[in-house]
Amino acid sequence: MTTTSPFSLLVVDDEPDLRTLYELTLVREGYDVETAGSVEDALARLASRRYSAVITDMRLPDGSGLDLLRHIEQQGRPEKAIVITAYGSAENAVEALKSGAYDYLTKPVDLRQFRAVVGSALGRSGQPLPTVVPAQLPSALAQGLPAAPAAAAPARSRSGEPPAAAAAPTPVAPTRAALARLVGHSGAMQQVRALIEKVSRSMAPVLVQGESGTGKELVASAIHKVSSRGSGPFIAVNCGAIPENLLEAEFFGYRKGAFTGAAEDREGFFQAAHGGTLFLDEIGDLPLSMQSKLLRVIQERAVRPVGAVNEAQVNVRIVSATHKDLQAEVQAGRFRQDLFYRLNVIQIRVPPLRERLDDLRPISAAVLERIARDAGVAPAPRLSDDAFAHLARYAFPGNVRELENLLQRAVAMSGGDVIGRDDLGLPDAAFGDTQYADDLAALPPAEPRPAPADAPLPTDLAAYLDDVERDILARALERHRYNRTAAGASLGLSLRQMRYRMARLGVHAGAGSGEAAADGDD
Ligand SMILES: Nc1ncnc2c1ncn2[C@@H]1O[C@H](COP(=O)(O)OP(=O)(O)OP(=O)(O)O)[C@@H](O)[C@H]1O
Repeated sequence: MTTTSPFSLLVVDDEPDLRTLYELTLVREGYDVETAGSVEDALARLASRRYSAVITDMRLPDGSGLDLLRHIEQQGRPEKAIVITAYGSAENAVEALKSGAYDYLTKPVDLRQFRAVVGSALGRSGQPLPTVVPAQLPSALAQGLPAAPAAAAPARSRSGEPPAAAAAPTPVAPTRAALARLVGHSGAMQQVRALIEKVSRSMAPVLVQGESGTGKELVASAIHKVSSRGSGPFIAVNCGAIPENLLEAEFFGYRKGAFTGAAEDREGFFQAAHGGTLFLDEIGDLPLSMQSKLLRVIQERAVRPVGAVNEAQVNVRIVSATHKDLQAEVQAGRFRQDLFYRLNVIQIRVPPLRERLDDLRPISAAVLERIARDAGVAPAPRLSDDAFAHLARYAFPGNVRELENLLQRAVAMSGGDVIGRDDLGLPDAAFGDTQYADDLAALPPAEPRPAPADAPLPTDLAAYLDDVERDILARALERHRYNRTAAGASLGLSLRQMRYRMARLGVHAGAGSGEAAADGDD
């Protein structure tokens, strides 16, 4: 056997013909290959040297491929393991992934897939797909539908991530940094981080469960960054936000002329995520018709764009997330059992913030640091003891996202270095078991507003009020020639408060206003 390849593989199968087929296929790819016909034989070879990867049949005469997997795991060996299972035995595949396999293949083995999976395990993504930047679907344009998620998906990341572009993979981010973004040292968060590190070594699908705003997307993005595909694309898709009639074209792409308005070939989410990770958020919202198509792609690892004749192989790791109880959805007949089984190989539960109050202080501190940094202010404000105690009593139905919004507003209200209890703006009605509605009714009436009684009510009050505030700040700035100190003073705000509010609402000090000079008291 030559030793010119940087990759050495051990193939374990008791059928001599198959062994030879795998060996020849891999040698042709330029790998060094050794073979074994039994568990005992394989263990003897493993005892004498290291390999880049082990490819093993599940059923062996003196045991199972799982025995080899467990050996590799227990000894902390570096080999990636790929398991070949009988067709249709999803249980075996799931078992293999849970035992630490990098990936699995089903018999009869498709050799293209075989080469792709081995290449992926070794960090070589195989044949690159032709890269076409996802764009808005013509049908969506024609119907005046919201921007197609293919374009919106990477940009929708709310975790402060730079948008993941399919055409320009992001550089490898340090593993520690990805995990450190998940602030918190509660037992639950430590467990989440440990699980992320563990699952990042395999291709196993992960289902992230948790209430809205708990950090599921942050977890998915950390899984991606920590894994060997971290330098590939991370494509986040909100399954609930895509109109049903566009799902197939969005997920799998389409060919020119496939439907009215399809003026050119477009790739879908799967092609865009090739070599990286596809994050399927709100997977529980996917209609049943699309669930079966998704299952097929996951099993076949190939997609056929709408209007195309041939399928294209894709190498994509799936991480999905839901705030729903998917098991209950399965029981109610709204979610396919087989898809659930495929997606739920490894589950990571992100608990609600109220169940890990130990994390409240460090997350608040991290959020305040970020707010101050964005506003160009130092030092970052901190919570008074009283304010923190008040916050700790709150239930945070919107979890970390709500905490972020609350602190943004509190900083803008306080304007000083210390955020007091009143700056939090949490009405007493928001606490305890009291009937929220009754308590609100008991509050003194708000000051009359000059809005006409028949004016339509806003559907998003927070966004509406932000718009009002943005408009007032912009007008005050204009009136005071973009001097923030003067504009702020005219509204009863300190310069610091003004800066926070402007940063939060994205209001700029005006082109060429020479803002630093204008606010000499900064
Ligand atoms: N542990 C944490 N440390 C720091 N920031 C966090 C943490 N968890 C969540 N966040 C922040 O909270 C916000 C919401 O997180 P994320 O979008 O990941 O939640 P989600 O569970 O995916 O929400 P949804 O269910 O609504 O999609 C983001 O800005 C994220 O950066």
